[in-house]
Amino acid sequence: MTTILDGKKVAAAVGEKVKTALELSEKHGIKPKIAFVRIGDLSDSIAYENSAKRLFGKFGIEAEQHHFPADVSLRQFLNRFREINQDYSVNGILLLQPVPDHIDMKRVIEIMNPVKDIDGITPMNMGKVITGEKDRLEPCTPAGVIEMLDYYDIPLEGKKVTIVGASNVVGKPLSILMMNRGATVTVCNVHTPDLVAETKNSDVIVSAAGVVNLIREEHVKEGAVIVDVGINVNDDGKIVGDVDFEGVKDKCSFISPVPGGAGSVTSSLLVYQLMLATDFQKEPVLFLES
Ligand SMILES: NC(=O)C1=CN([C@@H]2O[C@H](COP(=O)(O)OP(=O)(O)OC[C@H]3O[C@@H](n4cnc5c(N)ncnc54)[C@H](OP(=O)(O)O)[C@@H]3O)[C@@H](O)[C@H]2O)C=CC1
Ligand SMILES: Nc1nc(=O)c2c([nH]1)NC[C@@H]1CN(c3ccc(C(=O)N[C@@H](CCC(=O)O)C(=O)O)cc3)C=[N+]21
Repeated sequence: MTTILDGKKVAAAVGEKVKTALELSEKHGIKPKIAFVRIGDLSDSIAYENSAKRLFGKFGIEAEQHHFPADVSLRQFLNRFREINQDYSVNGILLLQPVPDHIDMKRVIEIMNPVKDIDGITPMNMGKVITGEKDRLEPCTPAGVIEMLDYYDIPLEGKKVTIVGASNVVGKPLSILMMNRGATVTVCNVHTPDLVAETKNSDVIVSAAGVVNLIREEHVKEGAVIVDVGINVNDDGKIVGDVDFEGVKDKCSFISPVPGGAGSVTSSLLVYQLMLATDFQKEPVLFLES
């Protein structure tokens, strides 16, 4: 029997935590606010911004949107980004990635206040992910994968995990989060000579490569857990993941679909991380339980 990992259910559970946090913050007269910052018009970024904005709206949380043309000068952008950072009313910032090549992320990250960094991209938060410190903001997509595995009581300790994809946004931070849970982790990239050899003996496979049909029946061990993070558009114009869902689903014990899987959890965690960020900023008024 294969269990489908239902991202909507996991997102709803995160939503309950958000509601509790919102009630507590309201008691203290605190109204959190997020700022979306987007340069250019990449369809991936627009899709994420729109779905996340809708979700913030559902919780009655205020959202500001700052859009810049793809050819905005670095200096102009940094000046405005600095102002958004310093705006006392903004508790969390989501910078949609990737940014155009001429926007030097190093300079942007230098400006970003780590306690407003609700997608965990600053060195301070990344460092805390590595050392396992609790007072941190995590990248939402990898955190969502962990949230999903926890929701379904899927253990990581002692498991062999293969992550396909090694980006700063998904693969790399996820590998650390999983190592911190006692997993033995392999991270693959385009140079991996034999992907099947890596995935075939894995208890858990996470694919975050952005390649349609990358993970097929021959990649999967009987009874494996598969989390598909990929969001791609196939030849028929449909949204699909990296995994040949129909081809592998009977072989694994748990599998997340696309849509309705990992992607749904990402935006709900973004809202939760805004609550955490707001809480960190309002110390000593700690309104979230630890
Ligand atoms: N569910 C969600 O909430 C989110 C989903 N996504 C989706 O996840 C996917 C990955 O996103 P992102 O990490 O930003 O993408 P990137 O393009 O930044 O990274 C892709 C990674 O996959 C590796 N890769 C690509 N092709 C192969 C291959 N054939 N075999 C092995 N490794 C491969 C690349 O290797 P190399 O390093 O060598 O180039 C790279 O490390 C995309 O589909 C994206 O849309 C992204 C963010 C959030
Ligand atoms: N700093 C940054 N962090 C990101 O995490 C990030 C980013 N930039 N840039 C763009 C990519 C792409 N991405 C998506 C996530 C969810 C949906 C999505 O459609 N989510 C649906 C559900 C989809 C599903 O059901 O699988 C929802 O939230 O309702 C789309 C795209 C995040 N990204």
